[in-house]
Amino acid sequence: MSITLDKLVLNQGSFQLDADLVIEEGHKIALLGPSGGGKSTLLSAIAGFKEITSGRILFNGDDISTDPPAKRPVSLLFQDHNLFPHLSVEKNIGLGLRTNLRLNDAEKEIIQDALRRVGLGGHGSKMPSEMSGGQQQRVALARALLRDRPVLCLDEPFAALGPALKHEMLDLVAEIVEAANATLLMVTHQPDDAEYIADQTILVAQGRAYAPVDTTTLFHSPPPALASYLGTRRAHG
Ligand SMILES: Nc1ncnc2c1ncn2[C@@H]1O[C@H](COP(=O)(O)OP(=O)(O)OP(=O)(O)O)[C@@H](O)[C@H]1O
Repeated sequence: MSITLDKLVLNQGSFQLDADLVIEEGHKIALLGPSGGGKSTLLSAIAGFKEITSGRILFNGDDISTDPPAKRPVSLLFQDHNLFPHLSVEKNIGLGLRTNLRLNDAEKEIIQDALRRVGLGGHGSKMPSEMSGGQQQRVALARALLRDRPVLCLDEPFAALGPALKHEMLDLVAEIVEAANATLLMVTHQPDDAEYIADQTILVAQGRAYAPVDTTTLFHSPPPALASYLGTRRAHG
């Protein structure tokens, strides 16, 4: 699914973000930029949780700017608070299949399989409060992947994970996104993660979301706004 941000303006208090760009179908996109730069605000607007000030958001050319979140073909994983605290892990995941949680045996097996895929087999009956932050994010990821929407938005999903597990999760996301030909938008503060998973990167800085650029090219010759974000290691590397 292609996403067009047509002269989009978003406001959050006194903060303003402008975006005028096109994301072509099937790309894996990293959103990179300084803290407070507007990355979460942009994902929230795409998923429908944040009202836009002006401009339009188009999915495959259709204006969906005023559609409520449930009507959009988008799954959004927030930075935290993704799980319902009163529901077990497997019920939280089950919501990705059926919002009324009336699950048949085949669906229950799909949930157990999703748990295994995020490395949490056997944890289904636990409550979210019994899981670590990184485990909770993986539960939320399992649910987002089961929802199988054409656009998957992840907001710093793996910040709490060590390198090996993080790469496993990035591989899982890439595999599922590629199989579904979905479009991935993933916020990260780790340039290495962007290079690992994303063929294109959107820089969000100085009040603007810049058009997607080939990730390798971007890191090879970073524009000034990216160079100052990355610091000396890459700016001169
Ligand atoms: N609840 C809020 N009320 C008012 N202004 C806010 C609020 N949340 C965010 N902002 C403003 O919106 C701007 C963008 O915030 P946003 O969370 O989108 O940035 P971000 O790039 O995702 O940051 P981070 O990398 O730290 O998560 C911030 O600089 C801040 O000025």
